[in-house]
Amino acid sequence: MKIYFAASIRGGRDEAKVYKKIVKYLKKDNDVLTEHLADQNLTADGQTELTDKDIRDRDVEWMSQADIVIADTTNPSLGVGYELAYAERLQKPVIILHNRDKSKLSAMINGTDYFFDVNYYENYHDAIQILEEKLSGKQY
Ligand SMILES: O=c1[nH]c(=O)n([C@H]2C[C@H](O)[C@@H](COP(=O)(O)O)O2)cc1CO
Repeated sequence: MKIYFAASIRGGRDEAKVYKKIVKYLKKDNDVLTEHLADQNLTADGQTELTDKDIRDRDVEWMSQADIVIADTTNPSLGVGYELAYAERLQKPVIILHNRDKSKLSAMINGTDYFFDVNYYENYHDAIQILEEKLSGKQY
């Protein structure tokens, strides 16, 4: 299936290694549209080869194609917040992953009924195990 993975870029790249592990796992059986999030050379400047309008328009188009949105919300990010609201607007299934040792999830996400599938993890192994359980055998 097509997965839209959302995670911080300009919000900060501290969790980039975790994003890499998650994307590597998801790519085994799926098409990850936002693979660039796993790129360890991508800095908080973002994709400077593109205009911001191109990034936004491409990403909402990718989201419209996606079967599911998986977001790592550990590192707060305006873009991820926007994408989650956009996913709700498009009624896409959403799985949220969050490392609660590192930050507290925004009330605007945690307090939205649509985002019922919030999963807390402690390290990337847990995050992948959560995804394994969620994605195996379930049709999105
Ligand atoms: O260069 C980019 N490329 C890109 O695809 N995005 C999208 C995908 C990410 O899930 C999200 C990150 O938002 P932010 O940069 O505000 O942390 O926005 C965001 C940027 C930079 O804002």
